[in-house]
Amino acid sequence: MVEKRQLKSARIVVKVGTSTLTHTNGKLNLKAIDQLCYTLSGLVNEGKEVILVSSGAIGVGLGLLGIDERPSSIPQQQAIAAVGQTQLMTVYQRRFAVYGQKIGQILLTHDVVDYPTSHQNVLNTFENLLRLNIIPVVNENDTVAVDELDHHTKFGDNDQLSAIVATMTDADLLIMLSDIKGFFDKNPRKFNDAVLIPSINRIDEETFEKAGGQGTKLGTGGMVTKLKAAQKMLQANKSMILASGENPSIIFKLLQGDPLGTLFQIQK
Ligand SMILES: Nc1ncnc2c1ncn2[C@@H]1O[C@H](COP(=O)(O)OP(=O)(O)O)[C@@H](O)[C@H]1O
Ligand SMILES: N[C@@H](CCC(=O)OP(=O)(O)O)C(=O)O
Repeated sequence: MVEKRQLKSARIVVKVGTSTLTHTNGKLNLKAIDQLCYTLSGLVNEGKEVILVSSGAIGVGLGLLGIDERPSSIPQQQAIAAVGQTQLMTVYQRRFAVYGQKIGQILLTHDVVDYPTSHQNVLNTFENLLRLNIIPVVNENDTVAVDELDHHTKFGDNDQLSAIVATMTDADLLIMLSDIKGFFDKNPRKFNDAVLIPSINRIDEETFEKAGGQGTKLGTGGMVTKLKAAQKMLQANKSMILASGENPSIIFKLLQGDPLGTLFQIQK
């Protein structure tokens, strides 16, 4: 019999990437979005506290505006994100409503880490939403988050943002859904013989050497930022699972301890 994982999961953060939420043709992946909303609503009904960190503003905006390539100009990206974020939240709100689940939008800049008062204000919002069984849906505030010489407001990517959200809200577990089944000993998109690593209890230079290649064209992450997120979680003595977002209902299995994807956890 396969051994089950031991996980704490009273409060969880789920991060979904652009590649989970959209097809490569730019259209919304309705199956994935529906399953995600169904699953997270189911977890709240079970009594869990759930936070969703969702990318997709730029990807969805590009699809909606019929633009094929992500422009390199930052103001253009910001305009596209402004359109896409609204659409993304509309889709989430409609889909979550089918399951009787309420959501609230939280858009963050790095200031919430740097300024104690902002930090506390955001925490208060999270706590009050969770107390009301509302799922906070978090993204970087792409309109505001542009780094200047003397003021850094960007998280840069939602992988690390999700780990920051998980540690600041003292969540037990971060589940990161991606376009890949987990962390492999080398990039499986380049090497056919890449092998999935089921669990990792420490991240060092050797681990980073296994992460090769860019992420998808609409997202910003790639594997390096996922490892950096896992590193933040381990440093806070918290766990992270990286798993495939193809069927987001996989979260039910992950929480039952099924050994899918890669578990990052300090050895007990
Ligand atoms: N060692 C590795 N194991 C798994 N994936 C890897 C590895 N190294 C690089 N990658 C790449 O990282 C990608 C996942 O990152 P990304 O496309 O940014 O996902 P998301 O949009 O979900 O954030 C994989 O599709 C793969 O191409
Ligand atoms: N704030 C951006 C996040 C981009 C991002 O990190 O994307 P991904 O690598 O798919 O998680 C957006 O919503 O498009």
